[in-house]
Amino acid sequence: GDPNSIGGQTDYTIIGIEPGAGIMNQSRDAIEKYGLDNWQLVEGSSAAMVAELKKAYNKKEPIIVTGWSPHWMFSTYDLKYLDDPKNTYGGSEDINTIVRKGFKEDAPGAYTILDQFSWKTSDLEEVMVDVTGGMDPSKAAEKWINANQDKVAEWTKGAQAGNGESIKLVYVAWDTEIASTNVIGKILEQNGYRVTLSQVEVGPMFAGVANGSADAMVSAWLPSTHLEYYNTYKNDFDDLGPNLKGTKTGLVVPKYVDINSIEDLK
Ligand SMILES: C[SH](C)CC(=O)O
Repeated sequence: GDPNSIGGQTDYTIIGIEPGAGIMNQSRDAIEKYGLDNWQLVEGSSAAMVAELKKAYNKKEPIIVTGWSPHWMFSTYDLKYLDDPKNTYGGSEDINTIVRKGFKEDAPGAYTILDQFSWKTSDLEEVMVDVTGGMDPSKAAEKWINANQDKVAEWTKGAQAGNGESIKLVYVAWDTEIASTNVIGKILEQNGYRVTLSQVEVGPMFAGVANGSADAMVSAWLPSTHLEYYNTYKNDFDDLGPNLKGTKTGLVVPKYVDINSIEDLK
């Protein structure tokens, strides 16, 4: 193709994350729906994707990544989403809290806290920025909790204290979920539970809560990004609804890249 086109400048590659992520299904769908025949979606990880973004951005080179909000990269770099007229990324979404069957009976206090857990994208971004700035996620969680006792009090209101019951939270190493799982895990600890955080891939995250080997997760991107995983397991767990509203996934480019829609990749 034309070496000066966006495809020519990026070797017709979109930098993705790990293959099982919902955003990768959406991106494979977009490549097909927009007829981006000679484009390829590069699989890797969240960490590798942001490393590629940093490298290109520092050299003001064009790059297209699979991106999502909230994410610290939007406060670090001047980025924009490509318009998605065919709505392959599903527009605004929520992140839901999901617990295993029987959790309410086994750990009523923890169930109440997880059910009442609800915060804003700005809250989550504060924790993410500290983590990406090098702070240990558990320390960043503690810092946020100490600075937001009013919000935490809303989540723990009416929750009976645990007496050392163990709780296993599963999450995927996306910047958003590292932050949110450390915050809620720390709060459960402070309320008398023995909490372990287990980092897994997205399939095992849903399967673990569904088969009861994990107790809960606060990482279900719905109704679009994780729809397939949700539909596979939804009869085997309890969906407590959103803990965060107004998230988004899509293709993201630095603002210095002069295209504005996925259509422009053709
Ligand atoms: C990368 S988003 C946080 C979630 C997903 O794509 O599965």
